[in-house]
Amino acid sequence: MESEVGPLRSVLLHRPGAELKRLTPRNNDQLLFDSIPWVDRAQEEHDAFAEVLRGRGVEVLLLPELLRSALDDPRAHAAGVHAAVDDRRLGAELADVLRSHLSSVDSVALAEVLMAGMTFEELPAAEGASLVRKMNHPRDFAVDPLPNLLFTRDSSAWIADRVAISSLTMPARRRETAVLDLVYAYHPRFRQAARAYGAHSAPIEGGDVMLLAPGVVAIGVGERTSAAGAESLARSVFADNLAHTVLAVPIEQSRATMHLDTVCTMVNTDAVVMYPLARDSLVAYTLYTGDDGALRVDGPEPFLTAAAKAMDIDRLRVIDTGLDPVTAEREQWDDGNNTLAVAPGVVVGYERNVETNERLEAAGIEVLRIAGSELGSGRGGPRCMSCPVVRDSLR
Ligand SMILES: NC(=O)NCCC[C@H](N)C(=O)O
Repeated sequence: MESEVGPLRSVLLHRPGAELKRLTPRNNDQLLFDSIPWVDRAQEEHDAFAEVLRGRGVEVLLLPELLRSALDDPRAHAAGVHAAVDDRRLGAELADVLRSHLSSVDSVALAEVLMAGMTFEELPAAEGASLVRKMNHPRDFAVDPLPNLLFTRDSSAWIADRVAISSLTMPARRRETAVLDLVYAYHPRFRQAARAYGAHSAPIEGGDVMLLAPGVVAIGVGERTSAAGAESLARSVFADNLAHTVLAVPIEQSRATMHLDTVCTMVNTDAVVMYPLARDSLVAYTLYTGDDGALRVDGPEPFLTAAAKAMDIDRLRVIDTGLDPVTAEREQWDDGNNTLAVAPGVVVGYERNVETNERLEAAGIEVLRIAGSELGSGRGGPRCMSCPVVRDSLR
């Protein structure tokens, strides 16, 4: 994987399931959803998204299926049990009860607990009294659900032929790392895959990682990815020869702009669609390795200038959506700038962003529209909901 726009061959998606049914008006903010999705419709929308991709010759890998098969390996099963049980929350006794129960279930049931979590009333019965059971509401979570698995972009990201497993910032998403770790470590398709950035030390989320061109990676730094995360990933990709330049791009720390891909995505080898209000303010620090082998950091300078230089092109074009500020803000919130390229000049976008899509088409970009009324309630668009695994090279 060397770009954002090379013909897409294989992609990891997560068909949402029972974890979305855990969302209530009391927990949706903490679980990072803006409303309560209608789950059946969300699944229909997701199936249609997958079909659009298959229709373009893309192999669609579904995370729940991969997780179930990975857990067939007894070592993965043991690691899955370990990842599900939080001794600090349950206390040693209840943790042991849950551990021995989960050790006895099959990989389908364990995968379900890892994704959809478990409430105290769903815990297996046990001998004797438990203060922890008594003092928690029966519908409190003994194992938290992971509704944001839907956004496979963030939990792992491929750079060249290596996969980086994210270190997610928000408490509601941290356990996703363990799920992806199991899949990449134990699924037969991936267990040989080399890892990029194995440290898990500083926060990195895939929505902030953008492969601008072969050898050039932009990393958003904001609410989710920290400067320390961007620097660690940069050092790691330089050490592994996966890139020659990294651009660290500060983005506003707000929910609307939680990742770089909420304000900007690539729609062609030399073109991006960008939230108009970010266009003039976006800057970048340029990171590279000096002749002495030490890290260098230049800038900041305007993002478009730094990007064109690093990509070795005259200009990185911004598709002029020319939207009035209110429409721009509405469509940015609904992920109008969060497109997934399936080939140079061909992108998937939410149909609701009528004006952004029209302007993209006027600029010669083909837009494959999908419905996202329910999927979008988690605040993520087609790019957020996809983790490209293989793209053809651009050369
Ligand atoms: N790359 C992205 O912008 N992903 C969207 C993530 C949405 C999710 N509800 C979150 O807040 O993390």
